[in-house]
Amino acid sequence: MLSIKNLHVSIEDKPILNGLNLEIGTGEVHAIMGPNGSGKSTLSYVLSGREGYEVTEGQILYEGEDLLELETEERAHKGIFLAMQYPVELPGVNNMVFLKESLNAIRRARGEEELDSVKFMQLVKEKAKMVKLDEKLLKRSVNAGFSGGEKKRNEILQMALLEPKLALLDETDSGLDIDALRIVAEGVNALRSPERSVVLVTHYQRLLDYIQPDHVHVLSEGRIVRSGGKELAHELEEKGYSWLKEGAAA
Ligand SMILES: Nc1ncnc2c1ncn2[C@@H]1O[C@H](COP(=O)(O)OP(=O)(O)OP(=O)(O)O)[C@@H](O)[C@H]1O
Repeated sequence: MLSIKNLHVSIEDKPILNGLNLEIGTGEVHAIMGPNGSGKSTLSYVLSGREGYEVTEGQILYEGEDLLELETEERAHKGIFLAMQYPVELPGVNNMVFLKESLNAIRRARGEEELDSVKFMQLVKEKAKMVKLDEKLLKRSVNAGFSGGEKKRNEILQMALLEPKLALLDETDSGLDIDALRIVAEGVNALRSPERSVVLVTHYQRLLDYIQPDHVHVLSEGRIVRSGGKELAHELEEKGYSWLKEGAAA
């Protein structure tokens, strides 16, 4: 469903991704680990279509289509979703209204009927219960004054409502207490299906105790330097990242 070939990306003329290759099949869960500053968030942003990232070389195919030709909104309409590392606060924008508008925009794009307020309320309450998000947070402005964990749960609530085909979760587990981690993992596991793919950016193998990845990759200096199964995450937890560079040099 996603094929990234020789991707080079710069920000303000500074190369960040340097020949990244990654293939993600439909229904697969891929974990991306790697040192700080290696380009993990950059990859998530480039895939979701954030402005300011210049693709200088390479190709990204999403469901056979040239992803780089699609506007950010079109990508969302076609099922790409990003749960951000630092969810943005939107003071003055009611969370419930935001979620309803987002869902209905996606439904329109899919050729489905919009949900009216009653149906939406039923659905959002059901999903909020699933991710154990206090309903009071639905009545507040999006993420404004939310705790770190509440913001992450709100991202997972959005994901659960929008049911994306390709979910990109950028360090959704960081800053979560152990119960919240489990809830986030349940949200991701509930979304798992043969039609959906998930990319999890994480620093901690503990998330992978709850979400079993099909593949684990290490991103270093803007490219994937090692791929493997879940055991690779355990190895990284034990040994850190330097052995990969030593191994590469040997
Ligand atoms: N807007 C920007 N302007 C200049 N440099 C940037 C910008 N955004 C990111 N970078 C740089 O790009 C590199 C990769 O950043 P990125 O956030 O993708 O790394 P990461 O692997 O997600 O790191 P972390 O694990 O710390 O979250 C870093 O050196 C960062 O300073």
